[in-house]
Amino acid sequence: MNTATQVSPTTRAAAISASGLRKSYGDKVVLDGIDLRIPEGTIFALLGPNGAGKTTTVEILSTLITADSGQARIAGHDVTSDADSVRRRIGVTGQFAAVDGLLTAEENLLLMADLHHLSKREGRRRAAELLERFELTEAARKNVATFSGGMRRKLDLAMTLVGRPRIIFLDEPTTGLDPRSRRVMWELIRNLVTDQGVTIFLTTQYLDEADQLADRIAVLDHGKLVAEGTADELKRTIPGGHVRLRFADEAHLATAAGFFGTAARDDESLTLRIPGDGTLADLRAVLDVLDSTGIQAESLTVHTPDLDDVFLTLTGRQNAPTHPNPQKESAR
Ligand SMILES: Nc1ncnc2c1ncn2[C@@H]1O[C@H](COP(=O)(O)OP(=O)(O)OP(=O)(O)O)[C@@H](O)[C@H]1O
Repeated sequence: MNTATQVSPTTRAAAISASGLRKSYGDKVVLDGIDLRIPEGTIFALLGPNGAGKTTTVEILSTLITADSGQARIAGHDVTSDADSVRRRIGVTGQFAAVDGLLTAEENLLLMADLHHLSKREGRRRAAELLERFELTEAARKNVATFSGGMRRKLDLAMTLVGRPRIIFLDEPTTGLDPRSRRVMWELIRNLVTDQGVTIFLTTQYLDEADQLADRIAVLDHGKLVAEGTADELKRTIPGGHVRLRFADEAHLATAAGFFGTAARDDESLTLRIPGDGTLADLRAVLDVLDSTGIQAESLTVHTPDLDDVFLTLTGRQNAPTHPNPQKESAR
């Protein structure tokens, strides 16, 4: 049963909360007052350019380092004063797979089961179950050194799940994977939330990853959260939306241009670009003008800003490639 979809996210208890988190290294302020509230059973994506402080945030929330000031709670437990309780409830999958290349997939999982004090029998059962769920059964007895990047990432996530964490931190889980392997990872991540109601805190440089997976997205830049919301909310906060009308000939284009005062006209493509916010009301207003004036348009397309536009506007920087370099797939 999927309890996650039965309660509205806003009324669910917070799995992760933070207020006023600050961290500096020497003179360099890395986090400059971070506030977060992430409801149970949701996926949260922290998006930001290189060096924005994403990993530092994960390190503080997962008790690896301490903040200089501010507070954070994981499942109600303070990350500083109650770090052991926090560690028992979380799983962390890092940017670089923590698997041991000299062991087989099964041995890696059994090692993890030992670390979690599972009995031999329970450990073997859990390893078999995870290998099957992650479609690694056939490769279970092979050395991980022979695995592709996608298989290593899957195994890394499987190892995190041995301890049945309720809250999972995924630091750039698909960096370096080819598009197909990324989709497989996305599906596995989604299933964790829908089937088991776990909470996922994800960092990523890939806007499409945040768009695909996250219930809510926050954009981190220079140690501050510069925006937070659903993908759609973020897209609506910035300009760039428009309706594009294409006409059969210049005469129609010229007539229409007279009625849409703010539109940008392109004689070559016979189009008018009418700025707006991409909402239904916006579209209706354009259709009303066409109806009332009797102007015929050949085609109409609605453009809403994508997360790339949001990222660029908020951080003033072009994002890292939206699609990772497939050549890294075979990186060991
Ligand atoms: N142990 C440390 N000592 C000194 N500076 C550090 C340390 N850890 C991180 N930093 C600095 O803090 C800043 C933020 O680093 P962080 O790794 O959190 O960024 P990030 O957003 O995860 O970036 P990336 O996407 O490149 O992983 C960087 O300028 C980094 O050089």
